[in-house]
Amino acid sequence: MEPILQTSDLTIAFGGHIAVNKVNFTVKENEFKSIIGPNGAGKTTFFNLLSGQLQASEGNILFKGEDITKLSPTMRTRKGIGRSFQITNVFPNLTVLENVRLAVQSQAGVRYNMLSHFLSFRSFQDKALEWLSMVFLDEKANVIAKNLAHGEKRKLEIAMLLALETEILLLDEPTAGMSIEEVPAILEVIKNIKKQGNRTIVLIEHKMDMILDLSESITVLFNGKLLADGTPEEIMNNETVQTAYLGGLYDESAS
Ligand SMILES: Nc1ncnc2c1ncn2[C@@H]1O[C@H](COP(=O)(O)OP(=O)(O)OP(=O)(O)O)[C@@H](O)[C@H]1O
Repeated sequence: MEPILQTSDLTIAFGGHIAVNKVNFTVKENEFKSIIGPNGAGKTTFFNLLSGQLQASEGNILFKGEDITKLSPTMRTRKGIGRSFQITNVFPNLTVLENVRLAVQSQAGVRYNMLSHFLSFRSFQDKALEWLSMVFLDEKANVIAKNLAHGEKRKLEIAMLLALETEILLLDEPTAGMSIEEVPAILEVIKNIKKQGNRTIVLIEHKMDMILDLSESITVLFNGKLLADGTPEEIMNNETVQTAYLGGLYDESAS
């Protein structure tokens, strides 16, 4: 089966520093794949290249066989690549439900309009509630967004990302900045999305227990290069990975 997303020799240099270096990466449709690597390995830069926030110096990106290397971030989202925490725009003074409803309307290509038909408004609202229940935030639907706890805001951002209905979800450290108590709730949300079985998910995370719990495959980046790619078991038993990353250099403080 052809991969849904594929990079060939993907490279970006900042001045003399090559942050992503000839990376050949593939992910299959509906696969759950994680990207790991020590701080500064190039993970976020790699996501920025996939989502179009950064333009590659060399190499290319294929989405369903189509070369998207030169497309803008908006065009990539329209094609089906959704990136967490960069495309979302939470309005702090609107309710949780209103925020997700706006994302649903934006996906449907409809701007907010006082005259919009009541029935379509209702259907947007219902769809928004569905996304909220998928992230277990339906009980907070009427809370003003700025009053949510940090972990709940992350759930709201994920609901807004889901509302864009992209086939691929790029999740960049969804647990970053969370308290230990908030992490299991986000893990449940991601498991719930995975359970639906209709999205390809690529996750950057430092928390190895979470990676091992969720991933079908893992890509390891190190110094901008792809060090290894395989099943969680293969990665855990890979000597190069152990030496370079899991053994000594892994930043335990981030886990
Ligand atoms: N806009 C930029 N200009 C210059 N250097 C950059 C830029 N963005 C990233 N870098 C450098 O590229 C390298 C990779 O950074 P990146 O943030 O992608 O790593 P990461 O694997 O996501 O790290 P972390 O786990 O800490 O988030 C780092 O050395 C970083 O300093």
